Amino acid sequence: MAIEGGWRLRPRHHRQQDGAEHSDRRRHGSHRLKRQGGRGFPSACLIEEWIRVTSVLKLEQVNKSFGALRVADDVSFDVPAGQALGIIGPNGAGKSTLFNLITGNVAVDGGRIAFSGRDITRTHPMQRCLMGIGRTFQIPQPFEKLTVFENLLVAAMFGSGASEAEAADACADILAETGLVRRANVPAGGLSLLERKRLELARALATQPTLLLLDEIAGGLTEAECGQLVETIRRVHGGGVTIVWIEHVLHALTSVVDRLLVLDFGKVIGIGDPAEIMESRAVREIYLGIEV
Ligand SMILES: Nc1ncnc2c1ncn2[C@@H]1O[C@H](COP(=O)(O)OP(=O)(O)OP(=O)(O)O)[C@@H](O)[C@H]1O
Repeated sequence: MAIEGGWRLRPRHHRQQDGAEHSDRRRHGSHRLKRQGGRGFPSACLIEEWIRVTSVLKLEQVNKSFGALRVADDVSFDVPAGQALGIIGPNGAGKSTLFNLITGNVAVDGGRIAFSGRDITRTHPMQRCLMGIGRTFQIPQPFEKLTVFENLLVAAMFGSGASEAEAADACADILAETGLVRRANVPAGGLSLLERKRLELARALATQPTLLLLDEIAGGLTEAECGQLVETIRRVHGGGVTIVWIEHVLHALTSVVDRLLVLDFGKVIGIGDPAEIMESRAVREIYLGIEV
């Protein structure tokens, strides 16, 4: 399937419990409100269905503590299909933990997490990945002895359920998209920092996500390297992938995201238009440490 900006991704097919195959992209991407019986307005249940399918990620009053430390404090927000949400906040605010809660690597103490309208609060992390939640980690940990291409194959086969032949095709596209073609046969252990970051993104893309969680993917890169990575993320987003991006490199983040969420001591203290959020008193006082 060809998508705007040169990014190519095949429709994601996976099996429901009854064995029927379906495409997440078809479910997320092209829902339209239909008018019923010639009347001017869609029915309430159609509106409900529309809201359900267009909210790719929804957190409701999610709580998590490590001992006495509250790292998610009644966190609620949602991300509509095709949007890019940036997450900022001071070190230790609970940003990476939030990703771990969304992917199921850490269990919630309370609250509810839904993905494409389905409650995934207690779903196994592997299953969440197969459903279409892909992520990068702050510290890339590829299989060091496997080549770049082999790393992608593993991600594609186990993360999207693709056959080896399908996975190989998709991985060739992803190598090109992430600028790793020339490094395809190099063991991951021999990559530079930028290449490791690219591989981290490529591995997440190989799982064919409809929701992509990026954890500080631009950290430690030079300005030029950061620019290249941002271009790739823009193309992926332009191809219809919903993105949630934690980042300290604010100019990179705000050049991509539609909305910005600020987390402090596990609490959402602001969410909205990036420019307005960056100018807000709360951000300047709490995040940037500027007295206003
Ligand atoms: N498994 C764990 N057990 C105990 N404490 C943890 C665990 N994981 C994270 N923490 C603590 O929870 C707090 C939030 O950590 P987290 O990594 O989510 O913050 P962060 O906002 O991503 O920070 P940074 O910007 O530095 O990456 C920190 O104080 C951290 O030490």
